[in-house]
Amino acid sequence: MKTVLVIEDDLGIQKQLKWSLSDYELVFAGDRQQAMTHLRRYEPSVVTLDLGLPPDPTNATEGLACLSDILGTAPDTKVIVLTGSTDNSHALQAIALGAYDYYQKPIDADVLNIILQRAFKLTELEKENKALKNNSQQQTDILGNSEAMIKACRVVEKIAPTEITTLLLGESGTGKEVFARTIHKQSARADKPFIAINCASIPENLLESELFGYEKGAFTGAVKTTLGKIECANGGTLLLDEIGDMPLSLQAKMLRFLQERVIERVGGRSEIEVDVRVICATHRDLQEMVSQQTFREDLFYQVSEIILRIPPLRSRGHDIILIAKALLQRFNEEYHSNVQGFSEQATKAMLSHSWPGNIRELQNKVKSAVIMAESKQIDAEDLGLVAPNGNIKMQTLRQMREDVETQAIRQAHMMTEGNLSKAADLLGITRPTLYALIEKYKMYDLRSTDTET
Ligand SMILES: Nc1ncnc2c1ncn2[C@@H]1O[C@H](COP(=O)(O)OP(=O)(O)OP(=O)(O)O)[C@@H](O)[C@H]1O
Repeated sequence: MKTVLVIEDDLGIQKQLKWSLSDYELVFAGDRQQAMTHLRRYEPSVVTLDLGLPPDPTNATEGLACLSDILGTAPDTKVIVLTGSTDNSHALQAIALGAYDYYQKPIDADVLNIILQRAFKLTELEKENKALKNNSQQQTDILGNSEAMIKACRVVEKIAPTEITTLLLGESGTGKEVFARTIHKQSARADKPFIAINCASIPENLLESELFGYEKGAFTGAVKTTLGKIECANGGTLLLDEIGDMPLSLQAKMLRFLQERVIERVGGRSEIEVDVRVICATHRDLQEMVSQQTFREDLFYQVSEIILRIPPLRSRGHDIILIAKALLQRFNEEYHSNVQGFSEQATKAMLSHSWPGNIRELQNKVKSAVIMAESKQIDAEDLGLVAPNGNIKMQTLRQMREDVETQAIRQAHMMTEGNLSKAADLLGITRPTLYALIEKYKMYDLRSTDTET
């Protein structure tokens, strides 16, 4: 049985929770000190925390301090904050400090159980992720669970095992190289080289020899035969980054390589066969370049057997915060600092910023904030951002919960071939609760296809 630490001083609510969360082993703590003792002893992955703790249960100070202590000791713990109906600002403060979610009393057993299940599921996924990360030398993780990213990752899963030439389109800093590495890692070529070359950063007159290699004596300074990037990638994957910046003069030679998978080194006379999977990336509008005749049309079709559009960071919703937290952890380790989270203002500011430099910009901002931070929390100012007015975060959280619930219901409905009793079982809720959720989210199509009725 999974253990949940319940930090709650009200005996009545303790009892109610015991009854509602009967699938879990509950360990109760009535104050901060006891909570920390139990945290160390039971190491629970999930904790519920009432913010109004003694000595002053009418105030959230002790609850928030308890939250900071928990996350300082065991940062991966999923803390679900239980709040009264009037203290939303405290709930938001708790989320900004690193709480996983919040739940407004009065207690509805089914809803609370779903939140707990999701928290445990996330812990499992994080553990798996950590194990995978430890096994791989390169950081190829694509962080994010927004709809846009889930869609993009599904495409990656489908194309990775094939040999199809893929064109990755996306603004600068969106993670095109990360996606290319992931495609390589998920392919049969994973244990062969992954070679990336940035066509924009190499002077035009050197790009040909960089790509195709050269024979000894091919030009002044060519003192020995040297392999190009294409040959170095033999057996593996080649990323032609910024393909839109490839000079027209080289595009014909590139087309021949892509069509026939043979190359000729500069100054060489023989054809060399190469077995390379090619991925291209660019932030440019290649179709527009084709119409302006700065990019060959035949090359465009050759490199774009499949086009994967990588969404800009601003359209990834809460992924911004997820990635920011992962970066914070990374920079904390790198700079031996102990910054614990982002303030509510910082979170709001990040969610409303347009991120023209995408993840690279986020990386730079979090890095400098970690280095410069004077308190345990990063504020909007530390990030060089301005916090907007209004309550963007609240709305988005609610929207997130709605999205997750509707997705889970649809998935269960599909897996049980429309049998709502079985779907309810799968979701760990009762059939009436499932009906109520279907009603709430107006998913009437599911009700009409119930195979039991
Ligand atoms: N989903 C993600 N989660 C975490 N980090 C990411 C993610 N995507 C990208 N990054 C990080 O963001 C930085 C920029 O990514 P990358 O170089 O792949 O972008 P790019 O689109 O190829 O940029 P450019 O067009 O400027 O070459 C890298 O340090 C990368 O590790």
